[in-house]
Amino acid sequence: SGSDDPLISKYPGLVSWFTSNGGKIDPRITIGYDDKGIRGMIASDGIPGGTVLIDCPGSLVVKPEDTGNQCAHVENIHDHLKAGEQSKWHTYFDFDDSLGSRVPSEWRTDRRAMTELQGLPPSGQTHRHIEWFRSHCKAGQEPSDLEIRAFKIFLTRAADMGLIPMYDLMNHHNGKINTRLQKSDDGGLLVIALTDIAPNEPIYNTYARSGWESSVDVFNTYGFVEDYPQLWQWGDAELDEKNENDPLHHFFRYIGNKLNGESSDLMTYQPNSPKYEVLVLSPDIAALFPTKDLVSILGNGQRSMEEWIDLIDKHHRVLRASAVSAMQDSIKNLFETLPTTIEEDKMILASEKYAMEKVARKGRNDTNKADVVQAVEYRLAFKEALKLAMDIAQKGTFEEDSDEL
Ligand SMILES: C[S@@+](CC[C@H](N)C(=O)[O-])C[C@H]1O[C@@H](n2cnc3c(N)ncnc32)[C@H](O)[C@@H]1O
Repeated sequence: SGSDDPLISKYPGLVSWFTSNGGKIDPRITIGYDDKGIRGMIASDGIPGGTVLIDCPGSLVVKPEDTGNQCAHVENIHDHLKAGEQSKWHTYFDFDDSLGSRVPSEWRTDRRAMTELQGLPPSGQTHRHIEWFRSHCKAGQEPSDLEIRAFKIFLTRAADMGLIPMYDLMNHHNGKINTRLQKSDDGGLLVIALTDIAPNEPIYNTYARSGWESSVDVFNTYGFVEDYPQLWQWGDAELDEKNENDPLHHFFRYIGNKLNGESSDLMTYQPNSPKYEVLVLSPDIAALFPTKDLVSILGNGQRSMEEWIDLIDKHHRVLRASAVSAMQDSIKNLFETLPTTIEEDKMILASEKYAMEKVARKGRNDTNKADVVQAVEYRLAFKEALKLAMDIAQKGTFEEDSDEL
């Protein structure tokens, strides 16, 4: 940081632009780096819960005429980038730092990062977003560098409504989420403090609400491994087959769910997804096969560890032992396919980081090296979640049942 860092020092100019165009932002908000070196919004002073932090009018939202067309959003961003100082949003785009981070869509397909996922999800899906852009928006044509930049801004910063200045300076944290959103009548957005915010506390948004997106999705779209709570999902051929044979198969992981004749009235417990799934709260607390109900708080509020432990105990009491053992088998098989262990990954990660930093000290940013570090960091977090799920499956007591699932 420091006054010569344009990623920080240009913030007051952005505030002037925003407020002179009808926006409002609380003066106790500033921009800084967190303990991982990620730029984002921080409270410079205490802010009481309920405070309107940001009021972005509809007239400042960057959006095309046809707001339902995602390609039109990217094209519109591209037009503004191209217009440079002629664009009303020039000051806003000038503060953008999306080129400073990497997402899997940017990985070179002939380089190591691809194989460093070791087949774990999102393997095979890493370039899904850029492929969508190329095939859907560009009719298969190679996009220009400026179009790729517009696409990346859209991918990593846009809300449903479009790009919302100031709002998109908030980082993601589902454990420490301290804001909520409210659409305003003029097509704009209000960001409101959900809790009291302490001085120097980051101001967080969510990119993965109510369990709709997993930590796999967050990584594939934004390129980072989210902090706890994490939601990990995976599948295998056996699960695919079960789901194919019976689309309601995953509902019967829970005791108490019964089909009532033709209807499914007695489906008390709704699985968050048909996949194998683990919700990780800490290095030793996790819920196997969470329900929609259990994950509904993600991105919408905070829950203490005591409350989580209590809810997870109750949750595991309605899980069938046969579902848990199916997950155990899947993890065991998965670990057998993985070429490196957790311990090895920790050492590989340290040496890859060292190699990357050595090059960086010479003033060169090697993106391929950075992508490898990103991939190894991610697979390590995934394996730790799988190992924890295995431990919980072995130690916990679940509802014994006679029916095989
Ligand atoms: C909407 S922007 C958030 C603000 C951005 N950091 C900035 O300074 O302009 C989204 C990007 O911020 C970064 N980011 C957000 N939350 C993060 C987190 N919890 N950990 C690491 N990077 C994060 C990622 O690069 C992501 O693509």
